Amino acid sequence: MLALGLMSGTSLDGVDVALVDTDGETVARLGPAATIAYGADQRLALMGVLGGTGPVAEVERDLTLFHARVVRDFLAGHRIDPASVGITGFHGHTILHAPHERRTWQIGDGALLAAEIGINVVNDFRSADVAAGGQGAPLVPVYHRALVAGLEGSAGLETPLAVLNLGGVGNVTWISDDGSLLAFDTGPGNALIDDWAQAHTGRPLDVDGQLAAGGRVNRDAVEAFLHHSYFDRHPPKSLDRDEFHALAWELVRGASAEDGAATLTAFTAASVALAAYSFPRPVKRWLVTGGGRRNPEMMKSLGRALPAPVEPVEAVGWNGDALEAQAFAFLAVRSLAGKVLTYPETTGVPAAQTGGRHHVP
Ligand SMILES: Nc1ncnc2c1ncn2[C@@H]1O[C@H](COP(=O)(O)OP(=O)(O)OP(=O)(O)O)[C@@H](O)[C@H]1O
Ligand SMILES: CC(=O)N[C@H]1[C@@H]2OC[C@@H](O2)[C@@H](O)[C@@H]1O[C@H](C)C(=O)O
Repeated sequence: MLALGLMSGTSLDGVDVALVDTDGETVARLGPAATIAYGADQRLALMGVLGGTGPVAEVERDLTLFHARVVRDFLAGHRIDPASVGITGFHGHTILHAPHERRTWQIGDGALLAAEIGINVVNDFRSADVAAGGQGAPLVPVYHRALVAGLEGSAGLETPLAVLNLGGVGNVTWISDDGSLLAFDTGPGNALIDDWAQAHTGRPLDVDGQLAAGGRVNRDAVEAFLHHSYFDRHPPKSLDRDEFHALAWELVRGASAEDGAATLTAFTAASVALAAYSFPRPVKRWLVTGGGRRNPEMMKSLGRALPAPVEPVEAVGWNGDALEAQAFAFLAVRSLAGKVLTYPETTGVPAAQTGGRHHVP
């Protein structure tokens, strides 16, 4: 089935869209993909409802209509007939994630999107898992496993390996030889660096790690950062975007823009290194996806912190900008078929669980 995936990630940079041909088990073919950036106003509007307060309904409607425009433009641009697309996986935008209170909230109106684009939609991928006692995240591991097993007709990759996603938050999937998984959020991804860069340079990211490259890492601050209680918890575990902000700002207070960026980058790498201690067996390689792989200082910092080779996912032919959108296309097909989305080893849910809500136009 041809499936479209849509992801609005925690870094608030825009909407990722991707087309995948899949039966929900293996990937037959990967189609085109794109990222449509949010304007500054959209970003501010989304930030204004993080936590689940403010004009949520209005922002949800705007977000949904924006996704509808993204889909229409994407399909038209690639001359794809909407009638040939079987399903759209619509993640929406996480505005609140508190699984310990059995709450997770992704805004995005599935019925409205289906009506606007004339294609069946699956959304609300996380609620069923959280209601059943899981973390509701990460969800992408089953897709990572399908990719590691290989595109249809190609050989798989040598395991165990780790796929590390560095978006707003960091999350890792450990995949063993027999396809078993362990997945969890590692700690911060780029969100701390983004917010620091915004405050110090007026740009919402440390472009190519330029700030961090000119700074010095405060090792005592890194040590102190790792005392956050999140790192004592055993996986599976998951994070809200701003979990580390209070502690991180305390630790870099007074630092220069450069030293702060270098130290925040080191926080991310050090928390990934700590994550590796939870793996059942050491990995042969690390494949890095998400925007963090574009930051050379981050990749260097990871290379120093980890004992196995660290490479962007492009090293094995994947597209690190499209991977999450592809995953929600894959998950939508799985949801339609009532297949498992989450396991005790990926979200801590007591038993393997399907999920998603279906909408017809
Ligand atoms: N050239 C670059 N230099 C430095 N950082 C970059 C660069 N390109 C992207 N990034 C970082 O990547 C982030 C976007 O990553 P990505 O699109 O993977 O996040 P996301 O999908 O929104 O988040 P999540 O996976 O947490 O939901 C940006 O906010 C920025 O921090
Ligand atoms: C609640 C939520 O939206 N979590 C996101 C976030 O961004 C990265 C990390 O934290 C991951 O747990 C998850 O996204 C990916 C797509 C996932 O579920 O696999």
